[in-house]
Amino acid sequence: MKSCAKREADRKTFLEQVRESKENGYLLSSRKIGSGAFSKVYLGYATQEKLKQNYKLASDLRSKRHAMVAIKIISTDKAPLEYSRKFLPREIYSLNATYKHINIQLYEMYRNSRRTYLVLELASRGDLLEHINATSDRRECPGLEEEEARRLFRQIVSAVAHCHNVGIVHRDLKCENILLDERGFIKLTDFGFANRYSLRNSLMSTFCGSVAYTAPEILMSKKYNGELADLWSLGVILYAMVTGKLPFKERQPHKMIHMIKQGLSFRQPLSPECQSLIQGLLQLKPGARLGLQQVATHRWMLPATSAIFQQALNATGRPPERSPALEKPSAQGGCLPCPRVCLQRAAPQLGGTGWGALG
Ligand SMILES: Nc1ncnc2c1ncn2[C@@H]1O[C@H](COP(=O)(O)OP(=O)(O)OP(=O)(O)O)[C@@H](O)[C@H]1O
Repeated sequence: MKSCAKREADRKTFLEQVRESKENGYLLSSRKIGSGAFSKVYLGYATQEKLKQNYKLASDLRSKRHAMVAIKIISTDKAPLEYSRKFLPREIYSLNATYKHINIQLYEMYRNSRRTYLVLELASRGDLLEHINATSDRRECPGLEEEEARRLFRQIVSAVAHCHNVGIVHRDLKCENILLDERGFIKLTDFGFANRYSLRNSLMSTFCGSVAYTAPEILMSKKYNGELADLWSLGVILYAMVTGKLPFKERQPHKMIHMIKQGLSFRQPLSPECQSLIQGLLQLKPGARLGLQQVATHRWMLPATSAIFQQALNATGRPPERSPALEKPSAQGGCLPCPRVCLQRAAPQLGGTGWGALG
């Protein structure tokens, strides 16, 4: 239970944030939509005056037909200096450098000595983790149907490929950092650990990310290639999407490595293609992982219907007749009755926050 004094201090802080946002043209609502290690994310609204001044914001919100934004408030006075000096600028750089259709847009930023405010595009359908858990509950079966997972995973792969193409490795890919917009399209966010690299094969040494999604070479404190580490995280995300669980779940890195070495197991029916793609990504040796190009053209990534459709079209010159199998192409061989265990938010970074790591 929060003490009275703490509640009062929180209320005062919030009122300050409301005032500071208003001065900058935004109405901050009390609806908290997320929080991170040093940040809180609130629903906000752009004022009419702001819309008149900021063309980028106005044109984007006009196309969305609303005035809502996500305001991420980072308490820079409470965060370690390294966070404000290194990770926050990286996040801002990466948000600006990546393409708006696949990543969350940064509309504007304002700050003072205590706080930095990032005005972000609102992903109104929450994050992938919430989506997986809500869908699992609705289906009474953990995970998404493979067809839906494929649709989302294709977008995730294309967003990561875009980042890699512009020389940015994300390094903290996890279900919580994949948001869904109002049309159900994915948007990558949380580029706090993202890094620029100029040499494609150069190695990094910073520990980044959340243990459950972190590549084994990073857990083993080896120098690593950021692109190959992102591929591992993609394997974990795909596993989480189709099974509703994490493939390896331990808080301690050394225990995680032990589990990883024991090998992956699938505890529910999945198509062989899906298993093969996950196995191809979750390879202990970084160089043995499928590359993004191979992932994008992997047979699981091809929609079952269009592949069959195309085959039939090639053979007969006319489309195939519709069959129940084509109507519902999920390769997931039905659901077993299962306990309702939710996928949980990833364990915190190594050493509490991970900020103290190397360059
Ligand atoms: N643009 C947005 N639209 C909707 N929700 C958002 C948005 N940005 C962040 N969130 C929500 O807020 C949560 C925390 O945001 P974010 O991951 O950016 O914070 P963080 O401080 O970098 O987190 P962490 O400490 O996990 O690295 C997200 O998991 C998401 O649920």
